[in-house]
Amino acid sequence: MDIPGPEPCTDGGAGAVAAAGGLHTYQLRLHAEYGPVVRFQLPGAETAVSIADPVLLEATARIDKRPEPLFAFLSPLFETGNLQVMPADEHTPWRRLLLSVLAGRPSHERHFARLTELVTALADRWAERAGREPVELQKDLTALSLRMICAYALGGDTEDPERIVAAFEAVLTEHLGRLYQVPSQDGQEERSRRAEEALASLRAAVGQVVAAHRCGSRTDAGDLIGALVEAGERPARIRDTVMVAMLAAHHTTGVAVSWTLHLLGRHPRAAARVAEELDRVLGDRAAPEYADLRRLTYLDVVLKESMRLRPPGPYGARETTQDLVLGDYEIPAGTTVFYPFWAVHMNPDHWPDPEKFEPERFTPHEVAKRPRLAYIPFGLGPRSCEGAALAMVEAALVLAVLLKRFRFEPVPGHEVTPVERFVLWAADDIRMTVSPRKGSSGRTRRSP
Ligand code: HEM
Repeated sequence: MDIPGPEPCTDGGAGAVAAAGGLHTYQLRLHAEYGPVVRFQLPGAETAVSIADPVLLEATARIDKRPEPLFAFLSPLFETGNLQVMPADEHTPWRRLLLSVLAGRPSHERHFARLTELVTALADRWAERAGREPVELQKDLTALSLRMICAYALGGDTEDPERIVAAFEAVLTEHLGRLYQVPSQDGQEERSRRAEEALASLRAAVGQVVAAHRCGSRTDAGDLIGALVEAGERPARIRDTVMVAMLAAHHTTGVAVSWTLHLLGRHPRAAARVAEELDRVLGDRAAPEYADLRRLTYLDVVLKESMRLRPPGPYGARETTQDLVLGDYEIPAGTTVFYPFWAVHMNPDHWPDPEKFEPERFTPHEVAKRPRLAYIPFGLGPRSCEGAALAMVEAALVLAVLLKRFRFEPVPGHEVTPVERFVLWAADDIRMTVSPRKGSSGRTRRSP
């Protein structure tokens, strides 16, 4: 059977996406009209097949290839080729290595104290503004997650982590600024020059850390760089891996926490329940220990529901390497498969009243009723997010510290509008007022 979809247009599909108000609303519309499998023009990929049904997605879950043209915009950032699209035989061992660090509990536990220091420093800065002026969640929380991934990837005793943070921020401003045509007073040539300089400076800074590991002065395999050095990876590939980890980690985790605080601000009963749980589990401590996170079960379901409604990475893509059967349809090898993660999270067959914020959807009993792939904020299959477990630890830690200490309230009249960029961003940031919670000391009692 032919896969249904709209008639192609001469503009490659860009007009239809713009007219719908973005790719997500376009996907919702397409799937409502044509069903769970839709053929459409995806700007940058000619024709793609979008799948919004979690059961049908299973047929694609072993595909180990991304379509190169869709990820080409990241290529200039890498020295050894774009890691997002590396071939499966190279990708599999690389993924295993990343998972051995990023998904490992011992490694999370080892970095936990440093991550706690970083979020406490942000909370201290916000405390000074409490009740006076709103804070900008997205700006401050993405900056925090960049510092966190730097600490994690490079190790705690990096001489000058701020230099690496600053160099990476410059790379993003210049490269992504050009990509999204963010207005600048400077000409194209000047921007390209600055982008190249920023990239060279970042590579040099990361290169110094790699060199320190290689000459034996630093050998901890619990840090990403340490593990890569120990596995014998070449320096350029290590620099590229740090780059991809920073790219993948920092905006995503920062916006996940921002959207969660935003949604809690609009659901005071859920916010009160989180606060009650934090008081019960932490007592008078201002920050959790690693082992406490498992006991923060309501915070966990709030975070999951927030990432359902506002998935930080709203889409993914694959290229089929063999013919596939998807229910009544067949798709040939070489087809671009589009993953509308966000639309999957809004599929009313599995999420009744999908727009409603309802953390109870994630109790184990409710989860067991749904197909496995109904909830995929970290993607699926062999190219899914290697940082998923770390991201959940970081996000829970940040939320626990901030919500133990502060009450967050929306700023009257400030509109929060999602926009689809590299991640699911809020157009004009998310501004909220913070005020100290009664009885919160604001001081972190450190582990012995
Ligand atoms: C809440 C935070 C995060 C979210 C929602 C998120 C989501 C995603 C998504 C949707 C993908 C694409 C998956 C696919 O195509 O199926 C991805 C890829 C990736 N993420 Fe994350 N991510 C987060 C945090 C992190 C962190 C902390 C790291 C740590 C380094 C990380 C590292 C990666 C890497 C390396 C990839 C590329 C996967 C590959 O090609 O093998 N992410 N992430």
